[in-house]
Amino acid sequence: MITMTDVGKVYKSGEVETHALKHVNVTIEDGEFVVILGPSGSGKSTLLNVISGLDTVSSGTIFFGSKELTRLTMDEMTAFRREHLGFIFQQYNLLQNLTAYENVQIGADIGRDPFDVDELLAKVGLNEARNKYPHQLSGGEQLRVSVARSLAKNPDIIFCDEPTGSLDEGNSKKVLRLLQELNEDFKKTVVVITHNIGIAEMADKVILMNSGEITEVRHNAVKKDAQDIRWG
Ligand SMILES: Nc1ncnc2c1ncn2[C@@H]1O[C@H](COP(=O)(O)OP(=O)(O)OP(=O)(O)O)[C@@H](O)[C@H]1O
Repeated sequence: MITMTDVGKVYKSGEVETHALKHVNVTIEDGEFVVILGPSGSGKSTLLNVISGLDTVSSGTIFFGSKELTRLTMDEMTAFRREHLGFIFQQYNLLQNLTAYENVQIGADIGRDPFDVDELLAKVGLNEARNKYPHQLSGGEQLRVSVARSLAKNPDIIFCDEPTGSLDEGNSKKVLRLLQELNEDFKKTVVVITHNIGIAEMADKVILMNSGEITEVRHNAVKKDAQDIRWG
């Protein structure tokens, strides 16, 4: 479980102070599917960055179980991130001189108990494309390689910042379906940041943000399948 207590984040650039997070109190339970929704500039990426230790808090505490992340050194945080956290970003950052298979293998190599690469490629529908290089793949296929690479090390928590960004509805729903399977079949905690209100219908918990504050936390009594959510 992740527990954030009274977390604040202030960015200072010259004379200007931006209060990107203000008094944030929230918990994310193990195995939960969480969607963070909010307008541009409301603090969603900042929240993800401080939970995952990519950035530091200005005040407050963050715990992962009984471990206080806000007390770890940079090296300790890097080790923690490598072992427990997976990220899916809009930029695919694939290595251009490696095949789809080899890109995913790199992800598996850093895990203690990694997934089988062949199984993962089959799951994301990339069996046929396994020996292709990134420039030979469509945008949707590249995203699926990057998703498979993030998952290969078998992280406890998967963070996704606009995972479906530039994809069409069909490919987006494939990626969302995969996240749903990881959540349901492998009991992974999934945290998704998005502007797409439809994705909130898949969540256990929806966190709404505005101007650096959590304005509402909503629980869905019924979760929808990725295929059935409203789109756009
Ligand atoms: N490195 C930084 N330095 C200064 N200000 C920053 C920095 N990063 C973010 N901010 C500011 O903090 C606030 C929250 O930004 P954040 O990126 O968390 O919003 P967001 O909800 O993720 O937006 P979007 O949906 O557009 O990605 C914004 O006002 C932004 O300008």
